Amino acid sequence: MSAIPLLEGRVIASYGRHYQVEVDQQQVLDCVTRGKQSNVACGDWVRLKLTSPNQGVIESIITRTSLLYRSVEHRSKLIAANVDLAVIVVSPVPSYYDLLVNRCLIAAQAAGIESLICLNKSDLGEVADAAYTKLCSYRELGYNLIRVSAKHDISQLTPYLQGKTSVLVGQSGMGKSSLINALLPEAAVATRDVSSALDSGKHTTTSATLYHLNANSHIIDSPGMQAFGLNHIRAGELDQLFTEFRPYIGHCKYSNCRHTHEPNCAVLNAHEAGKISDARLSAYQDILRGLS
Ligand SMILES: Nc1nc2c(ncn2[C@@H]2O[C@H](COP(=O)(O)OP(=O)(O)OP(=O)(O)O)[C@@H](O)[C@H]2O)c(=O)[nH]1
Ligand SMILES: [Zn+2]
Repeated sequence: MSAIPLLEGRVIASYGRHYQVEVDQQQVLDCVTRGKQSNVACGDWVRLKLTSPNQGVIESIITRTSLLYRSVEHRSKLIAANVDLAVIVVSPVPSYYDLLVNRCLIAAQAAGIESLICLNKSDLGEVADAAYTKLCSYRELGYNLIRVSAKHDISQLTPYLQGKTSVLVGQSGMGKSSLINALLPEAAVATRDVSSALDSGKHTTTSATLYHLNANSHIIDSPGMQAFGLNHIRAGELDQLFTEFRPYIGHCKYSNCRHTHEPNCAVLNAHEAGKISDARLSAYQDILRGLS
């Protein structure tokens, strides 16, 4: 009996342990993994075996160019694979958490993925202007920053997405699904009104989904998050991921300095001298506290 050849395809949606895999532009298969394996992410290229005309079993994952994920203790939550750009979506209402933005930036940096901070809901007037002014500190650190309105104007976003696989990440309610709808009106992604009075987002997206913008540009919408665990980052490597810390690393009194309280710490001295902001030092120390 001759072996059935494996098909190759890209995971375009992940729901728990169920996946949709596109094997060519016409055909999308419902797939599961073998056993209890759940290490497949949206954006992965996989090899699979057909089990029925529209179903398959994922046999293996083709080597990834990148993987964005979060981790809490020993559990990882995969966000997206083979992505070139993480678009960190923030909004003035509900207001974004600055610490979460830093965590997204650090996770992307650790995964070798470029990031872009995208302020959505720019149409909201003064609150949007104030949020943008605050976010400009990231531009000074070398990060790209844009402002858009999913409801009115996304022209600053589209050029960044060309020729790449991008992933939208951020808290619930920032407008990720609305941005997908603006980019691809035919996608009709479910969005839900969030109460701005409560200033908190509600989960409306439960899985990651990949959409095609054109033949070589793709975008993944990921579930909104309230926390971004970074347990997979080593404590001794975290400082390198804060780009503006780099000139000072290696100049502390102690070679294993963690830059929290140590005497003659070059990073703390740079902070004292105004070269490192309070917000970024706090973000660093906040992430460090969570690492084992
Ligand atoms: N004024 C304004 N409201 C927006 C804009 N974009 C999204 N919204 C509103 O913000 C709310 C949340 O939008 P969603 O697109 O569902 O947010 P999300 O980030 O996908 O949320 P999750 O699915 O929970 O991750 C909805 O009430 C949208 O109508 C915008 O550009 N301007
Ligand atoms: Zn130090």
